[in-house]
Amino acid sequence: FVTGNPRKLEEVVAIIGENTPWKLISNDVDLPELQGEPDDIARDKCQMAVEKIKSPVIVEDTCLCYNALKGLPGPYIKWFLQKLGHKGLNQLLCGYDDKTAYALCTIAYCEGPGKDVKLFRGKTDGTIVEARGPHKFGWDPIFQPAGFSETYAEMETSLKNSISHRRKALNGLKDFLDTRTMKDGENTSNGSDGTDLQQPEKRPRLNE
Ligand SMILES: O=P(O)(O)OP(=O)(O)OP(=O)(O)OC[C@H]1O[C@@H](n2cnc3c(O)ncnc32)[C@H](O)[C@@H]1O
Ligand SMILES: [Mg+2]
Repeated sequence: FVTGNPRKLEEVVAIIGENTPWKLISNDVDLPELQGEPDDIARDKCQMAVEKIKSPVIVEDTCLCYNALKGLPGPYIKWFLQKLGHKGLNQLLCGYDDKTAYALCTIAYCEGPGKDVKLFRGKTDGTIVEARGPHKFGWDPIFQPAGFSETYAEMETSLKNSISHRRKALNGLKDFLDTRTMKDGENTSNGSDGTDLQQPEKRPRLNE
């Protein structure tokens, strides 16, 4: 799993848990990030990582998308957060009644150089609120998932990890890897663009 973000790694390890035949090795390779759409960013990041480390790679890219701003800041949330902070991220919505947003996790997986990149997406809807809860991970204090009265930051880690964008994307990856295991390494590529759009609600949860 190639990421420079220790919190992402913590969550992925917590979600995947012990009961998996897959051994996750973290690797903090410094990768430039493409500008553009989330799928392209994740795919490009994965291809670069595979070329560098020449082994199976998982990367992920996380977006925070405001509906009133047609999906922005989206993949640029890291820089918006860094420059504007939680307060500024709230103020961006001052002129809009619609405070809804969604967190989007795009996981890209590739088995090695020259192989297809598979994409798995997870989306959690919510609302942008004034910061509440510990400032431990990125924009968690200002994102309140739909159907909950707590922000991601106020939730127990286990609750966030059971409903998060990251969990839903990992469910898709896990199903894919499990199928591969069952087929004993056979190539399961469906011949499409290498994209699996998962349907989070219909999938069983990991570790349950
Ligand atoms: O090395 P990579 O994996 O790219 O790590 P990164 O920190 O650069 O991560 P992204 O490019 O995906 O940028 C996403 C931004 O959103 C933050 N973030 C990611 N997942 C989050 C989550 O579940 N809750 C809150 N903030 C999150 C993260 O700290 C970044 O500021
Ligand atoms: Mg990044």
